[in-house]
Amino acid sequence: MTTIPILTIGTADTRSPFGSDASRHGWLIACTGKYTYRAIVRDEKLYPNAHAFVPERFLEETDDVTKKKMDPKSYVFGFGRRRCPGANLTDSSLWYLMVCMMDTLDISKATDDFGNVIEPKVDFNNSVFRIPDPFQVDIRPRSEQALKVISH
Ligand code: HEM
Repeated sequence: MTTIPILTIGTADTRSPFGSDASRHGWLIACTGKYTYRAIVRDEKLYPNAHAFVPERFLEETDDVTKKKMDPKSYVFGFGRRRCPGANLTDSSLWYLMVCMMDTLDISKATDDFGNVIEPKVDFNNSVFRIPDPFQVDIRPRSEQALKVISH
């Protein structure tokens, strides 16, 4: 029987249609991603309190080996010959998008009609992609110049 490894990186929860190995027309479809990737990104030894959003953890001084292990780019794009060929494109595109947003936009929590800050309720219910449910946020151009730049 031929085996096809299926990486369900975006569907790392129990609702994945590839939640377990399956057999179709003599092919074994092995579900490997769900467990391996989830285990790596939530490794409490590398990332204490792994479920919490603590980006500062990546700024802490540590030895080179641990630093490399902690770097998501060491594993989120796969390994070896089948490593994602879009890794550099993704990396550059995300960097470009983030610096452009930081340069031109003021992003803060939304306020209600009385000026009270609305604490965002951030839930993740999309079973395919790790994107939050819609929530209110205040996004404004940083300046007149920034407005001109983003309007074109
Ligand atoms: C956040 C963005 C991305 C992530 C996390 C990601 C992740 C991955 C992973 C985990 C694999 C499987 C590697 C393996 O089998 O070991 C893969 C394969 C692949 N990715 Fe991506 N990828 C991303 C973006 C892209 C982009 C932008 C492109 C194209 C422009 C792309 C094209 C491919 C292709 C063609 C393969 C198959 C490579 C092969 O089987 O030889 N990916 N990607």
